[in-house]
Amino acid sequence: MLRSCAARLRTLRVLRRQPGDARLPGSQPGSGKLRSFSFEDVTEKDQALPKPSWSKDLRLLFDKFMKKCEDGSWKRLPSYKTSYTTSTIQDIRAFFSGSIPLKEELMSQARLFTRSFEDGLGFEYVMFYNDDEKRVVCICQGGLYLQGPPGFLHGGALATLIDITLGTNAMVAGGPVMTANLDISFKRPVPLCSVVVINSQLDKVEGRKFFVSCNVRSVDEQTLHTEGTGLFIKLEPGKSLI
Ligand SMILES: CCCCCCCC(=O)SCCNC(=O)CCNC(=O)[C@H](O)C(C)(C)COP(=O)(O)OP(=O)(O)OC[C@H]1O[C@@H](n2cnc3c(N)ncnc32)[C@H](O)[C@@H]1OP(=O)(O)O
Repeated sequence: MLRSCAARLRTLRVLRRQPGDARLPGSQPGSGKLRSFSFEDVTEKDQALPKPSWSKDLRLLFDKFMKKCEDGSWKRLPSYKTSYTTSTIQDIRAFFSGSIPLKEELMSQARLFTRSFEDGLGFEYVMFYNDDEKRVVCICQGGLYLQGPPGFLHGGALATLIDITLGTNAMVAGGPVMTANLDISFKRPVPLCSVVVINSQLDKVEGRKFFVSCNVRSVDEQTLHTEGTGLFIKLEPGKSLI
């Protein structure tokens, strides 16, 4: 969870960078409550860019959304496997009020699980964000190691993709959040290695509660695979999680 949080926070910082700002994520000076996180030394490869393991459908969709990014209405969200220095982990520890259950030596080995597979075998995905419409779209391809029923994507793998998409939507709107509730209706199974589009929408914000919904459709939009809603709670700095 921690690495997921940190990765998303880095994504968030990229979103807040101004056009032309060439600094690395997290290195910008200025105000903002996420300033305490330091990612200056992160030099990881952005995983949300085309790879040889991507199918033609994923590549075409990526190009389509990159085109939408040209006028600034949509933004591509970078994504990393994450590796942290001790100082970065200490930053995170401070934010989470000492409630991280892992020792530092184990923390340094932990990885964001959606980015832990070999290219093409697990989760391949890219998210795009539209601030005006409060939408996050995730284009994704579930690889061979994500099988549930023979030839189909595991429901838990799809739930994971939904969780990170809805969570990202809540987070770009409100800052660090955690999933409190997910409600998913599986309507049609997703063929393994096929590409689907998760279209999410921030529906409502009530105090620290962010309500987000989504549907999951095939590339040609003809098949509605899944519908889901999620409740994400914005974390209170200093409030212990455990
Ligand atoms: C930083 C980026 C992360 C992005 C997404 C991460 C994806 C993940 O995998 S997260 C991991 C899975 N999720 C978890 O492990 C979360 C476990 N739960 C928790 O830690 C806590 O319950 C947490 C953080 C969600 C909320 O705790 P806390 O900040 O103390 O909130 P709390 O004061 O209890 O509740 C705040 C409000 O939310 C409501 N609420 C909290 N949980 C729920 C719930 N499950 N269902 C409905 N409402 C809820 C409360 O009723 C309260 O409402 P109101 O303000 O109207 O009275």
